[in-house]
Amino acid sequence: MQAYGGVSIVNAIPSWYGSSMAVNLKVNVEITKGKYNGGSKLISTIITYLKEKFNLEDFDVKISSEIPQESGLKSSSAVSTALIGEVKRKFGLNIDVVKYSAILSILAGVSYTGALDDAVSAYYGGISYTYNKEFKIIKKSNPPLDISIIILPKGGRGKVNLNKLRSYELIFYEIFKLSLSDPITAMKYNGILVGEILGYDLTPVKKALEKGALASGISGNGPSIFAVTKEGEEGPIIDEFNLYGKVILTKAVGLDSEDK
Ligand SMILES: Nc1ncnc2c1ncn2[C@@H]1O[C@H](COP(=O)(O)OP(=O)(O)OP(=O)(O)O)[C@@H](O)[C@H]1O
Ligand SMILES: O=C(O)C1=C[C@@H](O)[C@@H](O)[C@H](O)C1
Repeated sequence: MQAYGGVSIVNAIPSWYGSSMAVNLKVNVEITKGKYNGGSKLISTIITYLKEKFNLEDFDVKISSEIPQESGLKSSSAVSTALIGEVKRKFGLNIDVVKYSAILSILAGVSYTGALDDAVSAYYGGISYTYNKEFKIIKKSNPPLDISIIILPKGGRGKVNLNKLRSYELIFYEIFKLSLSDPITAMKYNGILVGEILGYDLTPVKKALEKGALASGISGNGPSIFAVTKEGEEGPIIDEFNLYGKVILTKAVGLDSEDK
């Protein structure tokens, strides 16, 4: 099964309310014969849990991914929803894929709130709005059609200062409320604020905004940086981000079929 990476609209760690936008960076997971002996704690936790709960035979997985890891681009939620979705399809299970993804991501120690926001955009495409404390989906919607997403991927995230992020609960809740009607402005405020709180260098973000980006900031807990432009207006931002590393130009992904 396929799922998508994403960029943050609102980080859910401070207020438990989160929002994420799927982008066209794909993960594909296949189930194969054999037994998993790879090194991913997330994959082994999911396989062990589902095998025991539903009494399944051993299986192995083949993962192909275009999403950089440990970078804030929702790689773990994409892999986890694609794997659980594939297990559901292959073994004919009646399970809530995104809820299992959130619970098992916490169990595997790869997420703080379960990142249901990331799981919903990864699995269904589009924009997610969630309340992660109660594993609740508030709304799913389509992104604007005429935008481009420019990503400066960075890896090797250090330890995230959760308490510092959490102390900004009120302002992140206000940004979440704004995001319901204006996701692009919200992702700009969220992305700048996360960068300032966690101490990332925001020079590329400042330059992107000066050059006319609709939004720019840190995605997830970083360190990757994104910018949003109107389609056809990417050039100056790509030139700017190219000064800092290899750039990815991609698109927002619309909502897929609910019937999964
Ligand atoms: N492509 C992958 N293959 C196997 N395991 C993966 C893959 N991507 C992520 N994981 C698992 O998820 C864990 C966390 O991944 P990662 O830090 O990349 O999450 P992320 O989604 O980028 O973070 P964020 O939530 O900030 O966007 C990894 O340590 C690994 O166990
Ligand atoms: O670990 C988590 O719970 C999260 C991590 C980041 O991706 C955030 O963007 C997300 O909203 C929540």
